[in-house]
Amino acid sequence: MVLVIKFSSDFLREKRMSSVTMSLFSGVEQRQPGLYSAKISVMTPWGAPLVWGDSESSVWRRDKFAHLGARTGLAILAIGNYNHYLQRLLSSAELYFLLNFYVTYYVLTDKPQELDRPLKLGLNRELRVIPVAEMPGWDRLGLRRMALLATIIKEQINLEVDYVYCIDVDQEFTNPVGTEILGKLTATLHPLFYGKPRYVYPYESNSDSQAYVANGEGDYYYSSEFYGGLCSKVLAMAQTCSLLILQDQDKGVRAQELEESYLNRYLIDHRPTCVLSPEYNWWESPGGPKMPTQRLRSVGRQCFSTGNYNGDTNVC
Ligand SMILES: CC(=O)N[C@H]1[C@@H](OP(=O)(O)OP(=O)(O)OC[C@H]2O[C@@H](n3ccc(=O)[nH]c3=O)[C@H](O)[C@@H]2O)O[C@H](CO)[C@H](O)[C@@H]1O
Ligand SMILES: [Mn+2]
Repeated sequence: MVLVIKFSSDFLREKRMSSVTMSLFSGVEQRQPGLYSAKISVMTPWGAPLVWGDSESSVWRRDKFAHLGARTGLAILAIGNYNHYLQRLLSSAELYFLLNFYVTYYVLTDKPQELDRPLKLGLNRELRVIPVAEMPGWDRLGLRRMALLATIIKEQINLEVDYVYCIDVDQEFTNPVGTEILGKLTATLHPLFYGKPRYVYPYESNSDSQAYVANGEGDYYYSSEFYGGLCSKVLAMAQTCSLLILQDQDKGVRAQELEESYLNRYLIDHRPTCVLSPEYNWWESPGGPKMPTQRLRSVGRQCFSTGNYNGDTNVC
């Protein structure tokens, strides 16, 4: 079902956004989640919220956003046989993602005719299928997604919603994800490097690459599976990262972790205003942390880490 939503005027939108983006967090707060005895930080060193969905500050942030009616887009790339992941992601989002808010799913796919029959979506939720001419392969698309994202935000998403989040299609929501994730620029901590010393982060080490990170730079290592924010901020990030990727390609250089390397470089230069804990990007793996609540599970990385993946995504 496709719903058509009437949006408020630009004036109201501007007005609303200025209140949405005010600082919603004050004071350093620590909490003690049920499973842990150690205290967990809920603020980054630069004062941005570090989000645990059940923390008091998240409850407070959700209350603050409750009446603002933010509209959010979820940008999903589903090329080649990765389109088989789509239904699982969308049905889990209908159960858990920003319930009672306006949500538009933007599915960029090379095979619009071959997608599963559209789900019956909840009230105020829409699906837009956008045909794109792209070749499959995570290594190839890891260098293309930022450019595709920039184009679609500029041409369409920016006109229709306030916030946009880019999500890997090989994931599923497993618990509620609400407006606590909203921020001007939101990034998610990579679970395998959470709580680890900086020197183990896989920042780009080739100084010829535009993604290069020198010793001593960087706060956290972020995941490329879920990030977002205000359309204007995500557009600026996607444009910058796609330019850095093109500059590297021109020199025949390729950062080791593809999109994730450029994302991390950008987020060192432009610190996120909202940092999601690994509750929002997790999978079970020998080296992974135990999360008190898991909200967004990476089916693909899970499959890879358990050794089931041998190049065939259909097994995941
Ligand atoms: C399956 C796989 O090897 N994953 C590797 C990839 O995980 P990633 O999670 O970074 O890659 P991924 O395979 O999930 O691809 C990223 C996203 O691109 C889209 N997409 C990708 C390929 C494709 O043919 N069609 C398509 O639509 C899709 O939305 C997917 O979720 O990189 C990581 C390092 O950064 C690790 O090395 C992971 O093991
Ligand atoms: Mn993935």
